Amino acid sequence: MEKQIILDGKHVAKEVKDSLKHRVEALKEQDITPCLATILVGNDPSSETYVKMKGNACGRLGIRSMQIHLPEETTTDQLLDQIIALNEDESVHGILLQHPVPRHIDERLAFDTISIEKDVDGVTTEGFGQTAFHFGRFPSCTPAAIMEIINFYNLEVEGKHAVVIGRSPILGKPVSMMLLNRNATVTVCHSKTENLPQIVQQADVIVAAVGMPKFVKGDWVKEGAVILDAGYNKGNIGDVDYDSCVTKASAITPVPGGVGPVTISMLLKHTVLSAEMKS
Ligand SMILES: Nc1nc2c(c(=O)[nH]1)N[C@@H](CN(C=O)c1ccc(C(=O)N[C@@H](CCC(=O)O)C(=O)O)cc1)CN2
Repeated sequence: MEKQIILDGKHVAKEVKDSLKHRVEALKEQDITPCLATILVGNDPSSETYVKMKGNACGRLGIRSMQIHLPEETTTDQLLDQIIALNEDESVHGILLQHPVPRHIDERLAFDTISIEKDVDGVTTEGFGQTAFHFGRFPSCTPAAIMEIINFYNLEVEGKHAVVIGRSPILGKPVSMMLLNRNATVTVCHSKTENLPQIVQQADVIVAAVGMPKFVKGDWVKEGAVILDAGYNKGNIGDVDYDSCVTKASAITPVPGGVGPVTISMLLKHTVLSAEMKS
């Protein structure tokens, strides 16, 4: 195998954030402060951490963050009212509803209530459709992060067999569409897939988005494959068994320090773009 690359998400995220600095300044010269509103429902500790990380990242770049924390017992209607108020608030350029919401809430309806112009997190059905048809402005942030890493490191995807493990609406499905739009041959695997290890063994590019710690094992991986681990399991453990996979891969994202930091930088990038589109 030629030289192996550990794909450094912190470095990619820094490059993205650095490229946004002058754009935020230019907006401020026009008296526009980009603003991201985040909504967190309930008290899931990991979600609290992620929302805090997003708020801090906004602050460091001069983006205003409006953090709304609703109680666990919030109803779907109450959440929709909050989203509608943010849709109507001219000072807000992006709205992020942290996933997952408590089980009694209709999350899909809540996501789809976010106006398309402010869907900087790429969670609406319309946003997904735009991504699938390759003209969306704001693809879902983790898939956007994966593509950013692929672009940054010039990893080849055209004509390659990409195996995506997971089919969630904000990760597996959109990243599959984005890889397809880059002319990869895409196989989407999920919990009912038979012979999963044999399918993964055929992959030139593996995207792990299954939500199970250390799910992908080294003996499933073809020599020289590119591995992008989008897992964010408790204890900062990815979906890939890094130690057994690193010896096989030509390029691999670690967890922490891989896809996660780039995800947040993509959210900032989309928020700045949304503000620019209104200026
Ligand atoms: N509405 C959304 N909800 C969720 C999304 C999303 O994109 N939109 N993604 C995930 C979690 N997530 C952001 O919300 C997220 C998870 C992890 C990281 C990250 O940078 N992790 C670090 C390690 C964490 C740490 O330092 O404490 C890393 O991998 O290096 C960013 C974003 C679920 N919900």
